[in-house]
Amino acid sequence: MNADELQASIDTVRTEVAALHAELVRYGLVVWTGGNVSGRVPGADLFVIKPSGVSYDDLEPGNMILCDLDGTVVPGSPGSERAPSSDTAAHAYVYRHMPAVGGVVHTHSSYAVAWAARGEPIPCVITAMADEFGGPIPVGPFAIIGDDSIGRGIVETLTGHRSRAVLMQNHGPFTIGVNAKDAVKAAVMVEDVARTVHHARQAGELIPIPQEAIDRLYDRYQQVYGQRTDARR
Ligand SMILES: O=C(CO)[C@@H](O)[C@@H](O)COP(=O)(O)O
Repeated sequence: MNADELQASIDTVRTEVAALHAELVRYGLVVWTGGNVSGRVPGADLFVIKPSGVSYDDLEPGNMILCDLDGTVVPGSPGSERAPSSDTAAHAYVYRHMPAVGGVVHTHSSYAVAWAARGEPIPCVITAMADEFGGPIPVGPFAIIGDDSIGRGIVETLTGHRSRAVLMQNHGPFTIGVNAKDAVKAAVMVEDVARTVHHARQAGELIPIPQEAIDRLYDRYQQVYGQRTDARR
């Protein structure tokens, strides 16, 4: 990739990541400046993430932060005068250790955080979970922001796991995807199923879905649902 192609790729990811932050607001997954979205720059050891503590109303491609895979802001890049998201180290750790991941999202969506506060995995009792997550949504370890511990917890929990979402204990959901949009979808869907299963359990006993059925539902959804051009195909 030459310099012009790299710049075009960076600009495309900046535009996508900036626009995807609006989806977190649209689906009610964040309040104030909580949460964040990042996207890997294809073909480069770079990713784009939101600036820390900046209102969602003010996010735009030009103030997204371009970082290397160590989480270091690329000097002189547009937006580099601002501090990157406080979760940049976690996102960077995921990109370094999960090469197939193209996007990472974190939210504080209420129902998912409530399951995280109990340190309780969300059981796979609805077909929407089997479709999207291929089974239960796991819990990751309690980890305090500030070093690689959150990223390490995400990677250790999701590596080899079908789920694209992990509930970091006492904190909230982190999701991954083949690209940033795929990770945002997982963030939307984890809150949706967290809410549904919460209400179902309040009303009575949950009925587990047999593993064979979960496998069939997951395979169908991943291979058949949607269009052949979908990013996860
Ligand atoms: O959960 C946390 C901090 O613990 C952050 O994800 C959230 O508050 C958003 O922070 P940023 O604005 O991305 O720095």
